[in-house]
Amino acid sequence: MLRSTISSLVPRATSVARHMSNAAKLTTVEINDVTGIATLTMNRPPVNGLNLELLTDLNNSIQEIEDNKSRGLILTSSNPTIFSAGLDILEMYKPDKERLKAFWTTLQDVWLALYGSAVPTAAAINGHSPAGGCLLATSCEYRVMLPKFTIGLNETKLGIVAPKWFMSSFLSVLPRRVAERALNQGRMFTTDEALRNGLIDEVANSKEEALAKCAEFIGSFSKVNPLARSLTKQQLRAAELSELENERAQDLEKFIFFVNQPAVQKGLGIYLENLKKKSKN
Ligand SMILES: CC/C=C\C/C=C\CCC/C=C/CC(=O)SCCNC(=O)CCNC(=O)[C@H](O)C(C)(C)COP(=O)(O)OP(=O)(O)OC[C@H]1O[C@@H](n2cnc3c(N)ncnc32)[C@H](O)[C@@H]1OP(=O)(O)O
Repeated sequence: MLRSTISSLVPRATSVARHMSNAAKLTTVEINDVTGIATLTMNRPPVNGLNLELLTDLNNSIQEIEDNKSRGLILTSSNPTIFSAGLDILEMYKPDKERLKAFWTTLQDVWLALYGSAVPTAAAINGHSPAGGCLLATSCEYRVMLPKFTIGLNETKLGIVAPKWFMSSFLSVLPRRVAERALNQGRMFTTDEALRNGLIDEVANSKEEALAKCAEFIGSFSKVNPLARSLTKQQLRAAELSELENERAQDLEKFIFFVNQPAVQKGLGIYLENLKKKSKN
């Protein structure tokens, strides 16, 4: 059933050992022969932490799906319990200056490509989805999540601030007062809470069911003119997209300044240490 499986082995050189996951591509794209829908899978063990390499592969895969004229894009994870742990905190903790710039710029690219994608998009959230994971999911048009996981923008819990465009994605899904309170609290929603509040659209009992529900959503546009649909979506999303496009340099500057504050570095260090302690217990 798969028209193509794009999963090339692209050797990569990087000078920073801690960021080297492996030499293979960190995303795969599978296009269903019958439906023409592309499934984009993140595959960066252990937790799909969004580092520069995973973001680069995500960006290239989204581009590829747009160029292939796929009928839709479903974003998911190869990890059975984690959709994405969000940004790889190691990219922000004691960062290398040039790499930090490339990291944030590529994250901006991914958001612009996914939130602004011309094709219908859906997320099959088959695991936990904090922060950057939630950003990816809320950039899609539809979300199906498996039970007993969590999703949300928890940045304030790390002592950091979600940028405006993270909030735009969140606000495109949640009512303003729910979004505002959740952002201020750094709230992580359980699957049930996410469904009740509209942060996700459906619950599925398995990844296969989630993928099928996402495909059904994408299929709901089969009788709609694709150009009319994509121009409608892009018009609705134009204000948020232009806001970042017009302020990319300032957004990058703000991020670099903020991340390099001693208090932020200290907070990230403590958060990482606690994560490591927890994983050893
Ligand atoms: C005005 C403002 C302008 C600009 C703003 C500037 C800057 C701020 C913007 C920054 C935005 C950030 C958004 C983010 O995405 S930050 C990341 C937030 N992510 C999290 O908080 C998730 C943390 N992780 C977890 O909660 C759990 O790991 C998880 C539920 C995902 C999985 O749990 P599980 O028990 O299955 O695994 P663990 O044992 O916890 O983890 C396994 C190993 O992975 C490491 N890990 C986990 N998450 C991360 C991460 N996000 N980054 C790096 N590393 C991570 C964890 O430490 C374990 O490592 P080892 O001990 O095995 O080495």
